Amino acid sequence: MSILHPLSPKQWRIRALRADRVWHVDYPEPICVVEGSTTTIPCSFTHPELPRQSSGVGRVVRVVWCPNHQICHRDTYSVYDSAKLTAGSRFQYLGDLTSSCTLQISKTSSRDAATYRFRIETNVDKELYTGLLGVTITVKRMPRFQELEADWLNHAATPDRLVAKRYGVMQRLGRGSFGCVYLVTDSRAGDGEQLKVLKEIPLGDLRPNETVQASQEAQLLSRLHHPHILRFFHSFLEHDTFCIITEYCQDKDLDYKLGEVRESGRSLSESQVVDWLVQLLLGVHYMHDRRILHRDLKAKNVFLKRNLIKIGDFGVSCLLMGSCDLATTFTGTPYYMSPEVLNHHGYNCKSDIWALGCILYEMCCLSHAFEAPSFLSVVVKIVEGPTPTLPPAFSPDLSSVMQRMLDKQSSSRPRAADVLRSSFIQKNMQRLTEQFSVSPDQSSLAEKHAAQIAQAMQGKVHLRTLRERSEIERMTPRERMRLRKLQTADEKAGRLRRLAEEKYREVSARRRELRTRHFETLSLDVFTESTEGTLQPSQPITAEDRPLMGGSEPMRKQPVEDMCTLERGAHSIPVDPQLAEFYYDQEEFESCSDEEELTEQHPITDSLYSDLRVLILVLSQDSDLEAMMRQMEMVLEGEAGGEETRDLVHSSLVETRIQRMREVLCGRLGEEVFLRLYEDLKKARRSGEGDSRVLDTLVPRDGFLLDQILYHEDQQDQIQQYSQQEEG
Ligand SMILES: Nc1ncnc2c1ncn2[C@@H]1O[C@H](COP(=O)(O)OP(=O)(O)OP(=O)(O)O)[C@@H](O)[C@H]1O
Repeated sequence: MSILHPLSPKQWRIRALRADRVWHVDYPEPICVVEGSTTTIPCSFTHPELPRQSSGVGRVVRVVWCPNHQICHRDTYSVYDSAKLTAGSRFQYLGDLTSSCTLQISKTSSRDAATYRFRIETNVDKELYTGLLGVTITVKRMPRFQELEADWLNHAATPDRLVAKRYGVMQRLGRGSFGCVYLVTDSRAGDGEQLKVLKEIPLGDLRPNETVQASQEAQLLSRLHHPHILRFFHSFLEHDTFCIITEYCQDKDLDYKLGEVRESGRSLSESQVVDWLVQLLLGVHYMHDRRILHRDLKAKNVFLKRNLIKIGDFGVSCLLMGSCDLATTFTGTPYYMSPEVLNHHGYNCKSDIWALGCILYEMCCLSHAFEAPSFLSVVVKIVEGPTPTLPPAFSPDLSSVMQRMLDKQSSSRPRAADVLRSSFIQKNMQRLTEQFSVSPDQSSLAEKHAAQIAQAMQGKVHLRTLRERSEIERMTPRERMRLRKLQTADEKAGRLRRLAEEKYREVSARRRELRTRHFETLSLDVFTESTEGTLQPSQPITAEDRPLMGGSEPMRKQPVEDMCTLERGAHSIPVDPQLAEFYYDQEEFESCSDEEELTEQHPITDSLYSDLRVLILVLSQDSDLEAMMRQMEMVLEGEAGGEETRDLVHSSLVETRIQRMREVLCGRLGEEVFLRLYEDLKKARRSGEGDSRVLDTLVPRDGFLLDQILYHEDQQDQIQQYSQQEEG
């Protein structure tokens, strides 16, 4: 036996005196610990000499871990922090001692299970008691935390690797707790859609049936489409890895973006924060509507794609962790955890809202809503600390939205739909729909703009003709060479013009359709009605209200008058180096020293290019914007949306989940005990007598699972009732 904490002679004496009073509770079932994680082991035991009703103030004298050398290596497990069982910590003894200790599993040996015993010596009302608790720790090699073999990593980093015979690995984007993330090109995707993201998760010891379930859930996730949910294309098994293909967001994640803003010493404007908040709410609302919880919402899981929000990993944590219980327990960061999760009262959709409230605070203040130097002090702040407020630079309306989202009582916290229907958010959604819409004035400007592009191109052709006809004979060889280069550039310009015209036609058609569908028919009454008459039509958007692209301001669809750089004479060199290079091959022109001639070319080519660039950007963003507006309208009009997929996704996902949770609990408690507790809890809830009697008999982790089973079943019943009513 190895004693990690040497005993002082005094403690030995006390222990010797009370050696008869020894608890010896073998922990009933193995504890599943995920490698690389920190986990909390709950313990609850009663001393035979103390009556169950007794109470008193106690103090933990000492905790001694006794690793069993026969089946584990001592150095693989270490107690790094002890939340409540640290020597000296006080506790209230109420009939039995319920406490927990935190254990970090830093790395594991090749063995999966190990038995630990720990002895706890406590002092209750000055009497010293010793408890010996046997805990079997099973280290589950979850994919999320599995160590990557060096050769696997090398293999993964190979630049021209082809995955599933279609995804060419281009570059490694990073590594998260699930596995490595790569930027890939999809050889089977259409133009402009080739870039995707591949997440490779080493399978490790994932059981075959878990793999099948993960694939089934992945299939369901791939059927979900929302402009603010990162597209989940598909998943597959390749060798020993589970691969997920998702949409690529070139502008990185919100955490990164906020870091940039922080470093630059700036802050985000309220309109930017609200724009992003609305998008986050729309995405969360869509998923909650389909009974899918995120469970790990954080700034790092929110991506930006041309300033549009895309929430990543929705539903993925459950998919990868194999159990929602684990998914919630092992989220790496406590900053976004809600009080109910920390109190083991179960995770629900309101817990996602809490996380969203934390993200809202972070967007405004560029720091965590609950920040403290240690894990435990963050937890205490979340559970007991005051609700934060926003600085005066932000409106009281926004601060109040955030405070409601950070209500410690999950039942009082609004749902995403409630926040979206609040007058403040509705006003802002209305502002957004107006900003993203194309007014007839803008449309005619765009037409004018196209005419200008065509005119400019004609000018170029005319110039070339002149050169060919009258000047060419008089040219020196050097000038002729320059002309040849200009002609090459003209040919490129011709190709670009055709592309521009084509894109412009598409954009115009889309815009016309969009306008007809959404704005000509959409009267302001829609907004007024849906907000119970509280909302007045907002003021028209002025030029100052439209921030320009980039920076920390929201990127909106570029107003068409801004595109018309020809009209304004703003002939700057294209900002995008690739585009600039494509049209205007610098090297070719280096030999041309004639400054005048170059400047003569720039006004046409550069403005054409920047216009084209804007057109292409606008085009590719249109579908997302349209979809976003449709979502906003659906919310404003009070439509739940997605009925046809909702039931399908819900029933399959939830059934799988319930089944899995039942299996886990039956495994831990035995079927008979499980069924008894399940029925008891159900009865207790129906009769309104509260659930603490049943849940208290379980360790928090199991109570948490049971709670989730009932929650999901309840939700399913409600849906069934609802569809029966509909049919009726
Ligand atoms: N769809 C995506 N588009 C662009 N970058 C991405 C995408 N998905 C992930 N990344 C980047 O890849 C890196 C790893 O991402 P991943 O989501 O696996 O881990 P994480 O968010 O850092 O941590 P965790 O796994 O704990 O959530 C991050 O830098 C992230 O910004």
